[in-house]
Amino acid sequence: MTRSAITTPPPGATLPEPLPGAPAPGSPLGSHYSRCFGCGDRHPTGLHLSAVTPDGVTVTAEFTVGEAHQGAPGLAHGGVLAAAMDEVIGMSVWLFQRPYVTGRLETDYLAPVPVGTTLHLRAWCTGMSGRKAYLEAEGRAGAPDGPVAVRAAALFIEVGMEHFAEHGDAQAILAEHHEYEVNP
Ligand SMILES: CCCCCCCCCCCCCCCC(=O)SCCNC(=O)CCNC(=O)[C@H](O)C(C)(C)COP(=O)(O)OP(=O)(O)OC[C@H]1O[C@@H](n2cnc3c(N)ncnc32)[C@H](O)[C@@H]1OP(=O)(O)O
Repeated sequence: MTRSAITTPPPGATLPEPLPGAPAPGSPLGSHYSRCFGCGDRHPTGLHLSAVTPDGVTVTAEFTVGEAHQGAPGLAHGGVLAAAMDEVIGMSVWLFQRPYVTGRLETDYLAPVPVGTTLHLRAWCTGMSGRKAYLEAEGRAGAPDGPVAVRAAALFIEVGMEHFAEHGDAQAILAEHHEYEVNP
């Protein structure tokens, strides 16, 4: 991955450990919002990612490129692939049980991805420092050990739940996240 200095952990960054209450290995993580383009099951043309964690700190998911995801005829749109990277990284940082948002996302496209291809996605954290989490992801075509078609590196920034309440739809959060106090 040709990541920049911005997405490279600084000296002293720490690696996350599985938190108490982390999902059991192999259990589905679920969607954070039913209408999310990345993981929502109520999104008509979304990516419908369903993720699992093998170890409490990394995440794997599958995404099958559909008709709605084309850029060139028959090929996945690069922005859609970037969205898949963003989502799987977002799912992995969700394991830390604090809300984060994408600050920066860098993507390398290594091979075209035809419609009908299943991308096997994996995301992992390379370091944490204060409010910043440094993460990477890859998408392999056809199988978990298939050729890497897309790679990403990202900087995610921790925010409070009020971030979503102030800038987004607080009622929608309350409807799906009874565990959160959105206006603490
Ligand atoms: C029902 C719903 C429930 C919701 C439950 C939770 C949902 C869980 C999500 C799951 C997965 C979602 C899907 C994937 C995740 C998205 O796609 S999130 C959507 C896309 N991202 C956004 O909308 C973020 C927009 N940006 C912002 O809101 C603000 O810029 C930020 C990122 C919160 C930072 O603002 P801030 O809090 O005022 O902090 P600020 O002091 O500016 O920055 C903090 C530090 O980060 C650095 N930084 C910030 N941005 C950058 C950048 N772009 N480049 C480099 N450095 C940066 C700053 O330089 C600063 O560094 P230090 O000075 O501390 O060294």
